[in-house]
Amino acid sequence: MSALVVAGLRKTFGALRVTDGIDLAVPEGERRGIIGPNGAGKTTFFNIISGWLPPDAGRVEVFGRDITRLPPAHIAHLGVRRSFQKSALFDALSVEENLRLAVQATDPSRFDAWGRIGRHRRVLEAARSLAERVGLADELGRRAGELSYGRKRQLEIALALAEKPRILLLDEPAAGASPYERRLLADLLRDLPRDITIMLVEHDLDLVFNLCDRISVLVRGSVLMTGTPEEVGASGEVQAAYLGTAHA
Ligand SMILES: Nc1ncnc2c1ncn2[C@@H]1O[C@H](COP(=O)(O)OP(=O)(O)OP(=O)(O)O)[C@@H](O)[C@H]1O
Repeated sequence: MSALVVAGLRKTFGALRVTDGIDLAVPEGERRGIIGPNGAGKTTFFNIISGWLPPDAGRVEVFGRDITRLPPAHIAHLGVRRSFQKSALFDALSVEENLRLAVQATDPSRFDAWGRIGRHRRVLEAARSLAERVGLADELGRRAGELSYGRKRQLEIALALAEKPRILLLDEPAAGASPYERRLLADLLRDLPRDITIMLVEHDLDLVFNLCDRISVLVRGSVLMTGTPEEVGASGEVQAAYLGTAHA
C-alpha cells in the first residue's frame, strides 16, 4: 500500500508557479529522498502535505485517505509528522523536559487524575528511552538552547517520534550539523523501524544517497525523475538540471 500519493499538485505565489503538477507515490516503509536546487519547491511541497498551505489544485492521500485541505492538527493526528527547518524546541527547557512535554501531549491517560504517579513514571521512562534512541541520553539535563545545531536536530526527531508517526517528513535535518553529527543522524534514521515511512528533504547528498531507497528529483516545482540512488546518480538529465550545478 502507498503511504502517500500526491497527484497534480499545484501552488502559485503571485506570478511564481512554485509547485507545478507534482505526482508521486511513496510505498509504506520506504525512505524517500527529495532533492533539488534551491527554490525548487521542496519546503512548499512539505507545507502542502502537512496542511500548512492549501494547494491551488491537486490531491494528497495518506494511506488511501484524501487529506487535501485538512487542517494541520488533523493531518498530524493521522500520523503525518514533520520536523521543521527552523528549530521548534523550547530553548529554556532541558532536553528531558522537552521530551516529557511531547510524550505527555500524546498520552491518552493525561486527563486521568487517579493514575498520576504511575503516569509520571511512564512519561519519564518514555522520555529517557527516546533520548537513548536518538543518542541524547548524556544530554538529558542540558537546556535545549545550549545544544549544538546537530544535537538540536536529533532532539527534534525525538520529539517527532514521541508522537508515533506513520509518515515522517524531515526538512533538512542535517543543516548545520558537523560531520560527526551527520554520521549519528544517518545511523539514527537508518535504525528507525520500517513501519515509519520517511520523506527526507536534504541538501547533504551523501546522506540522501546513502540512506534512501529511492530519490525524487524536484526541479522547478515538478518531479524530474524518481529512481534508486544508482539510477538518479547515473542520470545525465539530473546531472544537467541539478547535480552538475550543485557540485560546480
Ligand atoms: N509564502 C510565500 N510567498 C511567496 N513566495 C514564496 C512563499 N514560500 C515560498 N516562496 C517562494 O517559492 C519558491 C520555492 O520555495 P521553497 O522554500 O519551497 O523551495 P526549496 O526547494 O525548499 O528551497 P531551499 O532548498 O532553498 O530550501 C522560492 O522562490 C520562494 O521564494
